[in-house]
Amino acid sequence: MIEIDEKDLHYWLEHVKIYANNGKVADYIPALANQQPEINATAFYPIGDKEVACAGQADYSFTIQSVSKVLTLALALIQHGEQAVFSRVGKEPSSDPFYSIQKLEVEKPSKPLNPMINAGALAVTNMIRGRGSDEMVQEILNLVRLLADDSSIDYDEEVARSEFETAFLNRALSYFMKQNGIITGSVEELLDVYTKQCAITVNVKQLARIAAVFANDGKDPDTNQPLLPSHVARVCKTFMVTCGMYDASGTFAINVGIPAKSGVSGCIMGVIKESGGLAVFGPALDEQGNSVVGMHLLKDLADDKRWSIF
Ligand SMILES: NC(=O)CC[C@H](N)C(=O)O
Repeated sequence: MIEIDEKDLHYWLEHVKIYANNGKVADYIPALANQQPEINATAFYPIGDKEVACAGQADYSFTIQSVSKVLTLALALIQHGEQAVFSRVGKEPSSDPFYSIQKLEVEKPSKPLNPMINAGALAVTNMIRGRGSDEMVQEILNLVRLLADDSSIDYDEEVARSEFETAFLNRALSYFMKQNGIITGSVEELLDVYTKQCAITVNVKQLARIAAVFANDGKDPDTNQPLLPSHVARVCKTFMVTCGMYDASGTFAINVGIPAKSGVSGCIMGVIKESGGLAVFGPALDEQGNSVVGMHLLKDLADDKRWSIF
């Protein structure tokens, strides 16, 4: 059991916050370009009905962006099972940037390599049940609220709209996949759902609790009630290890050694098996699109706490 307390979080966050100067806030989604690079926060949600520990601006809300890819994957697996999901998306890392279109054309059969890159996540979102985009978004929100144990969680309309209006590459990926039968129905409707799932808003405490559910093999970290089937939690965690930090996943596995998922807003959720969930936020990003403050914090905590699973 790895213990992380508020003193640890304060100490390491203080130590690494200077690295924000080495990164750049994502600006390809116009609404994210306004984020302030000096904001940072972290939280650890322990398993076993104990208090959440936090440091920095822990009540500050941000959009989950690509962290949503893990949650829609969990939902699609619950709704359709592994066989159906993996007939439309692969299980292998890509080593290309998350937005890349390249492999879609060269890989045979032509399906996206994994659910953690944009193409794969779009294919997964396309499978979520619902009679229209509103119902699909509601299904996703219901799962996020359940895992975070907070029914007030919603998406940020401005961020969603801002991405929807500028998501030309995600549209291109979707149309390419529609041509190849991976995606069905309206691409505009798919983009509506996808941009809203990416714009779901949380703070580090809520995100750490979501990560803690995965750390507890799909069970509520406080009550031990099952919230996700354990095999679904296992599949999601495996993808977090192999592809969760995009084309930095190999380096991250060596340096930090836990399942984790990042989003371009600057958030990262990390899963510390049987101990709890860790979330970190700092909007300045490195070249691969991972939070610089987050990467440094996780690396230092990993060394200090010796939590690598390898
Ligand atoms: N890496 C990310 O967080 C990407 C999510 C973002 N909404 C996109 O599709 O570009």
